[in-house]
Amino acid sequence: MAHNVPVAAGRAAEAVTTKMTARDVNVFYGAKQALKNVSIDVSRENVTAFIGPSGCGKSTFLRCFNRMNDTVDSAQVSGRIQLDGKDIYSPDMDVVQLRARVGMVFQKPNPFPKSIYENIAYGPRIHGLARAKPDLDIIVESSLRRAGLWDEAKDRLNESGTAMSGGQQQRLCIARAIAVDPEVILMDEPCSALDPIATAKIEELIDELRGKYAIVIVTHNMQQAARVSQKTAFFHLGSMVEYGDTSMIFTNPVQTRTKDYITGRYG
Ligand SMILES: Nc1ncnc2c1ncn2[C@@H]1O[C@H](COP(=O)(O)OP(=O)(O)OP(=O)(O)O)[C@@H](O)[C@H]1O
Repeated sequence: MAHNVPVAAGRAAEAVTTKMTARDVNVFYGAKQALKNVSIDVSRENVTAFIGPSGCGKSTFLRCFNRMNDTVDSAQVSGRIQLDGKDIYSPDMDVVQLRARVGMVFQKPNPFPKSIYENIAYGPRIHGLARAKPDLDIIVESSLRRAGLWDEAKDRLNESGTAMSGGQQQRLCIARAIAVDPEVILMDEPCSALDPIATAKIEELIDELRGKYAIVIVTHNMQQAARVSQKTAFFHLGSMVEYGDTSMIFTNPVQTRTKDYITGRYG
């Protein structure tokens, strides 16, 4: 069950819906500890950004939220991660269903080598969300519309997704995630392979999707974190050093390490 908690002090009390919680999460790759005792709540109303220098564990933590680290043989995850109060690491959790509920968009756009239509239709079909072609047509159109891609894609639905520009491919991947009706979307540096115009479009899209899905974004780009997120977590050497309202993290951080990072002293 989702539960409502008040927003931290400093803003008018506004109910937020906690979608996912992480408690005391540790991750090891073999003997090397990549994440140390990290706890956080992720809400639907706020975009949450993970920032920090290279290798600090941002992607490792993000991948815990839909058990993507299961695919890494050496990775050992401990602690508790819940989606709507249910432990996603419990033995009865269906990982395929989980990854539909908690979708992921990667650094490099990775459309299937299939038509634009099929890129979107594939997930709903295998998850049984559509019985017949007209139902799929509706899902394809609404997903592409939500991802801000319909006008560019509607006359080329049978062309290959891989023939689109990089920015369009990334919006296609977001549409593909949306098509299976997720509750959470994880984005791992979704703009790092894109030019500034395509990046701006993805950032606008994130803003439009806010509130419809809980969104967590890993980014190297601090301006991007400041532009798209309402909550920011700063990581360093596997620990979450500071977490709070994005405006506070960027203007008045409590920890010296956060201040040093955002003022460019290291990174
Ligand atoms: N599959 C893996 N096997 C072994 N070690 C790994 C693996 N993936 C990540 N690591 C290590 O875990 C630590 C955290 O890596 P992670 O990719 O989570 O950091 P990050 O903050 O996302 O970095 P970047 O911004 O460079 O992507 C690093 O020391 C990295 O070398």
